[in-house]
Amino acid sequence: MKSLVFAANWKMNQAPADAEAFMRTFTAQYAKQQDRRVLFFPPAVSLHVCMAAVRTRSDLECGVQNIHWEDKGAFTGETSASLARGAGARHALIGHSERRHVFGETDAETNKKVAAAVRAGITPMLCVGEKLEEREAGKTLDVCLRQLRAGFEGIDAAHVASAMVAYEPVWAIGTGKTATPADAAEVHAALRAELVRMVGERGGAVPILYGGSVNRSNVEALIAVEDVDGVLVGGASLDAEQWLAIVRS
Ligand SMILES: O=C(CO)COP(=O)(O)O
Repeated sequence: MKSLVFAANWKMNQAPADAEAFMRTFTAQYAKQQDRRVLFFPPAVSLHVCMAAVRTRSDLECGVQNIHWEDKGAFTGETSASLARGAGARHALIGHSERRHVFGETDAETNKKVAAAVRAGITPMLCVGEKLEEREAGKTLDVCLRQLRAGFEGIDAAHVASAMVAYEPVWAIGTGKTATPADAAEVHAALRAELVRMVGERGGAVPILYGGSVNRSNVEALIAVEDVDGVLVGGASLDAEQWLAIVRS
C-alpha cells in the first residue's frame, strides 16, 4: 500500500476561532491511519491554533502557505522560514499558483524560497502547474518540468529527496474542473522521472501531490493513479466534515 499525504490549503480563510472549531471537530473524529499523513496549511495568524490541536498527534502536521527568502530583517509584512519554524511549522508551500500568478512570483524567487526553507529545517512543498493556454499549446510538461528544475536548482540532492512536490494545473484550481486521472498520470510520471534524474533512486520516494478542485467525489480516482501520492486541497478542505471524508478515502 502506498503512503499518502493529504494536505489542506486554507488559503486566506479560517480565523483563529474558526480554525479552533475546525480542528476540534477534526481531531475528535479522525483516528490515525498508518498509511497517511494529514497536513494543514492555515493562514499564518491561525498557525498557533492548529499547532496546539496537533501537538499530541504524530500523523498531523502544520505548515505555512508562503515564506520570504531572507532569514530576517526589514521586510514588513513578510514571514521568514525561520520565523515559521519558530512558530512550529514543519512545511511550507512554495510557488503556489496564486503566488505565481496573482503576486507575480518568479521561478528564481521560488528557488530562493526553497533554499530558505531548507536552511530553516522546513520541508518545502514546491507547487508547479500549467495555465490553460499553456496546456492548449501542448506545453504542459515543459512548464511543469521547468518549474520543478528551477525551484530545486542548486539544492543538494538530500534536500530535494526530502522535499515534496504538488502538481496543480492552474485551470483546475477553484474552478470545479479537475484533471482527469489520465492527465494527472502523465504529468506525475514526468515529474517522477525528472526527480529520479535529479537525485537518483531517492527521487522515487518524493511525495507528488495532485491539487485542483479535489473533493470527496473525485479523490479516490486521483489517489489511485500511480505516482499520485496524495492531494493538496483548497475549497473542499474548509469544511471539517468534507475534509474528514477526503482523508478517509
Ligand atoms: O490551490 C489549491 C490547493 O493548493 C486547490 O484549490 P481548490 O481545491 O479550491 O481547487
